[in-house]
Amino acid sequence: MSTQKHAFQAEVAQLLHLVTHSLYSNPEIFLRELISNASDACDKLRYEALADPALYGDQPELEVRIATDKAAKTLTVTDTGIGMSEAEAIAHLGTIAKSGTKDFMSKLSGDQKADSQLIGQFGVGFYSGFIVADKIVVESRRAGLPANQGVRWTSKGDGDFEVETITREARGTSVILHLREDALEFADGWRLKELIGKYSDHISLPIKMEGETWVEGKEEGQAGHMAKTGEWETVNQANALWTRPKKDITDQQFKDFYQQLAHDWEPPLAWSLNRVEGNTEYTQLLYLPSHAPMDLWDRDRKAGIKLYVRRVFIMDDAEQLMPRYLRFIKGVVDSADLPLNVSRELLQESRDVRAIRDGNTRRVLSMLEGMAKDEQAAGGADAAEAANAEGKIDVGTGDATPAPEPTELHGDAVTDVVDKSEAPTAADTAVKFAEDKAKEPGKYAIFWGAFGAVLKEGLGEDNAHRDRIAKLLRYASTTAEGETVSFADYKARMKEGQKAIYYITADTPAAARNSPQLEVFKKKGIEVLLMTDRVDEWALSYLPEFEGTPLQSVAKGAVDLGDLQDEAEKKAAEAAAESVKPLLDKLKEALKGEVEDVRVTTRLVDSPACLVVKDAGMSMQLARMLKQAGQPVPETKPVLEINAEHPLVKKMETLEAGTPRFDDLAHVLFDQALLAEGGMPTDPAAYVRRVNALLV
Ligand SMILES: Nc1ncnc2c1ncn2[C@@H]1O[C@H](COP(=O)(O)OP(=O)(O)OP(=O)(O)O)[C@@H](O)[C@H]1O
Repeated sequence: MSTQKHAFQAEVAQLLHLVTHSLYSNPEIFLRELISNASDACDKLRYEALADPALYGDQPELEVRIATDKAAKTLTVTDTGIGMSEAEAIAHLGTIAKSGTKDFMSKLSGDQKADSQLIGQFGVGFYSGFIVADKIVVESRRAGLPANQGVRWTSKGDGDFEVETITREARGTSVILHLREDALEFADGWRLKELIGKYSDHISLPIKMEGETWVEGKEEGQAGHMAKTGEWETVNQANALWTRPKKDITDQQFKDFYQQLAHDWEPPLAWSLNRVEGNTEYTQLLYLPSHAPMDLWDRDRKAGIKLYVRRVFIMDDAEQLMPRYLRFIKGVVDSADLPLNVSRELLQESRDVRAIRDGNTRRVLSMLEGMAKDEQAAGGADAAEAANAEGKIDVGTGDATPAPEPTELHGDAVTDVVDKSEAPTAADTAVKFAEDKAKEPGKYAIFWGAFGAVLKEGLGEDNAHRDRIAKLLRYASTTAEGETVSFADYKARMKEGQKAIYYITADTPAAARNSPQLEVFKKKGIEVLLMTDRVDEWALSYLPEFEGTPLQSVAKGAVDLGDLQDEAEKKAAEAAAESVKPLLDKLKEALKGEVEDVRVTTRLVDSPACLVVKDAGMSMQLARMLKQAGQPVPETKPVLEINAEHPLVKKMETLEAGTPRFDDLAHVLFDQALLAEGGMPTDPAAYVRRVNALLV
């Protein structure tokens, strides 16, 4: 029998090194990972066997067995799942298929604590076995292959692994860990049972261990010891978490399930478990993570929803079940109506799937509304929306501190929730939080910091829920630190006579705050929302108004402060505009080809000029961004607005058009306005030359 040696893919070798060096402070997670793989393997078999029942052969049982041998210092996790062929073992246990591995590696800082969290997020899976083992042997046979086509995979976790063909009667996989000297605790049955209870109670498969009893020492002086009874006992609850009555699930169990589902070391921020009845019946268990994953911005990132049909796992990443702008949500949907052989194509067309997706969307928005309302209440402000008790939602909350002893989650007031409404109504805006933990301030802020920019995409993607999404948005503003201002807050403190919600988009918070376009707003004490996410401008193009008040970019179109200006100011502005008219013509001539128009403005106080775009135009910031991304951008020219009161403008009025000095000043004025707005002069060298000519 020949043994072949294979080298690990470079990333695996690197990951292995990291795993063993960063995760040893939390070695026990390996068991969770191996059981999770075993459970996935059984799920896969169950799914494939829907089409080909013969795959079960003479072993219909799907289960996981955990055995230890203290003398041999081994721990073996065996499943009766799909198994692996030789080629699969080489591919799956020698390479990392996930995209983004390199990216992940580059994010590691060398700081052990931070790195171990990152690794946890990434999901080390199988390789975590090497935290406790100095050698791992995997024996496997794929369902449907004959016994003599089994495979043995062996590695010491250094640069390579060996593979040989074996005969294996049983379908499925055994992972045999040769425990390190410092990890022998994992050969202890009681310790393992404790860990299974902690991490894998909710796994829907039976996890079995050999029974043990105390045996008296046979010889004198020999203490009693544990001996195997030879019978296999199920040591976990072995029913899927979401199928249990909610009152029987502890906070801790909800969190543990999340951590396994999401491969996240941090507990979730909130969750919601509901059984939905009506035309479409399903159970949804949705989690809001407390931090953003690394690949949140990856366009190909999969949705985090696992689809089950009547407890049978169907597929991961069922993107049809959650809109893209809620892609950060993790969870499980278990449908009672979909056919077991549902394909991705079928999902796209299914009416039931659309109903589930809508139900999920509304549930998530309700969770967020509940958190936002709670935050507001904690801050002393009026609660945003009156809660409506119909169609209650339970939202449990996680916290970053070590979890307290498991407690009854929702008391006896709430049994399983039944949402009979399918229409998006306000009925489900009522959120009942789990005990007082949810009253901690800061949860919505944590959510917003991690996922706010993604939620904003919903303005463009989800017509039906646009108004609800708009209420959840938060921005920095000229009068508040941090991203805490909602449109409703803004409206509540609008000035008398103010007719619009003003905002500015810029590349950075500093550029937004210091933009010349804000000068008159600052002078008059008018609040302006500062928007610095890439998605802001695109998203806001779908939100022309908020509850009847138009949204107005301060960098688009002419400012019309309307009633915010008094008569004297209006008169002065008109007079200035009149007197500066000849200069406008001279500037238009000098900057022909660069500007669309030159006009006088009242928006400036300290700066001589600024650039704006026409009302319906794309902002210069967005145009720059699209250009950088290699997308075609229509050539639009900005409007140069000048401040008639500024000394530089007054000086230019006295210069003759067409002279080199006037020409230099005109271009410098334009280029400086461009710089202030975050752009770059098209000809930086010419700009420098002109400034120097003016300086001497
Ligand atoms: N018990 C098993 N039975 C069958 N295949 C397995 C088993 N354990 C691992 N594998 C295969 O090896 C692959 C790699 O496993 P690993 O745990 O490293 O990552 P993963 O399970 O794909 O990802 P993650 O752990 O992040 O969910 C799996 O995708 C699967 O194909």
